[in-house]
Amino acid sequence: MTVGSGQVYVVTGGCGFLGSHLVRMLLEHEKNISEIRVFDLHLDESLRTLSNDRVKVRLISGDISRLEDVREALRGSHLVIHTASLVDVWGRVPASKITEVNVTGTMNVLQACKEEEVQYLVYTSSMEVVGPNIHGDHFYRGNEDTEYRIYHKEPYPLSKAKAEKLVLEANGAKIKGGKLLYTCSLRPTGIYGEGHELMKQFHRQGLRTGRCVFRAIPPAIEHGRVYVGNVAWMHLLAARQLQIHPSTLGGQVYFCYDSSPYKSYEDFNMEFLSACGFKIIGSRPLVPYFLLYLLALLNALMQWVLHGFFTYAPILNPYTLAVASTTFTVQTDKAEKHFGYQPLYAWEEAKKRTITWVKSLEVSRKDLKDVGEKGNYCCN
Ligand SMILES: NC(=O)C1=CN([C@@H]2O[C@H](COP(=O)(O)OP(=O)(O)OC[C@H]3O[C@@H](n4cnc5c(N)ncnc54)[C@H](O)[C@@H]3O)[C@@H](O)[C@H]2O)C=CC1
Ligand SMILES: C[C@@H](CO)CCC[C@@H](C)[C@H]1CC[C@H]2[C@@H]3[C@H](O)CC4=CC(=O)CC[C@]4(C)[C@H]3CC[C@]12C
Repeated sequence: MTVGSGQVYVVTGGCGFLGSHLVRMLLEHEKNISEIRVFDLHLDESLRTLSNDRVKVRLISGDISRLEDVREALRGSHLVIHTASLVDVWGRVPASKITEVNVTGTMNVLQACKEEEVQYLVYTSSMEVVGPNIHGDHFYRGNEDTEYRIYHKEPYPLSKAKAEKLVLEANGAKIKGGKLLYTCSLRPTGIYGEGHELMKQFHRQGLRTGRCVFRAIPPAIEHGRVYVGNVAWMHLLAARQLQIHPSTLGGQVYFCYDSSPYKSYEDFNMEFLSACGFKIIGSRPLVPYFLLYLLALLNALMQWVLHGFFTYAPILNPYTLAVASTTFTVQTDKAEKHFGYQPLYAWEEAKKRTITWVKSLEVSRKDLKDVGEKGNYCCN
């Protein structure tokens, strides 16, 4: 549907880390829209102020796992970018809840597209639908066609894989009014940038250890990372081109990455944390892998024991350790060939923006005094 001269886009999960960047990206770079419907369970009222005389930003509070909420949000819209998801590999929420949101929620979006005559759906999938698996099989500079031993046991990757399969299978389905539904799926690697909750955790954790990061992962283990602004940009381009060349993009998956350097997860984070005086201790892991694994197991045991009394969900568990300890990097030009994707932000710009944001955490931290900071550096 077009409102006035423009189209109506729906962004599910539009108040999230990626979603909020996507809303801003659409406002700045997509001239064919007149309304962005931001559908989310937890609304960020600040997004409402982004409306301008050309594009209205409409916040819609709703639950993706309730079909009626989704149908109402999609009614009269032209295209959906579906980013809403429970992103949890730490056991913060029950597996059933992850399935309900990530799988049933996606089924609801597909159903609502069919019933509300929405022809275009871009799904935010994840590298996790491929790997890394917990067997330590490295995925080195892989692409969308690379053979890999996919093995999912954890609720999150399992749910993303199931949801992506549903999205791709729905491509070409007849929708109300006799039209066809066109879908595609984008698979970002580890997203970083302004607003990344996990980076806030690493920053807080580092403050508690005197701005020291104790190396746990071998530097040679490379993890693909992608700047949030480039992920948003790729979604905008895919949404635009899916409408123009549905037979090219329809039913396709695309890894989403940029020129961010291939580094270990810890070394990559230090690109930003070192600008705040953080230092990584050790040129190789300070403790042997088996001790790390024992610690991860202990965390999992503690989570099980405390279950029902307290949600104990530390960063390190057997799954996150396995993922962090297995190389997963992508190298592909499929998105460039199919819809002209080139990163909008070069690495230096992405780094600069992220550092500026991480530094803002220093300024805004009200509890800086609680961690006895005041220049107390372990490694002066
Ligand atoms: N963070 C990362 O490194 C990566 C994320 N992704 C995918 O990107 C997408 C966005 O992820 P992030 O921005 O990191 O997560 P996020 O947690 O910041 O955003 C997810 C949004 O979905 C909303 N949501 C959750 N349950 C909902 C429900 N029942 N109904 C409506 N809205 C609901 C949340 O309120 C939140 O605003 C997800 O689909 C995730 O799987 C993919 C690859 C990497
Ligand atoms: C062992 C620790 C010592 O510092 C480091 C632990 C790092 C882990 C918490 C992260 C390593 C790899 C991350 C995942 C990866 O980027 C792929 C992902 C894709 C998504 O769709 C969601 C997030 C994540 C699972 C991401 C989560 C954090 C890590 C496991």
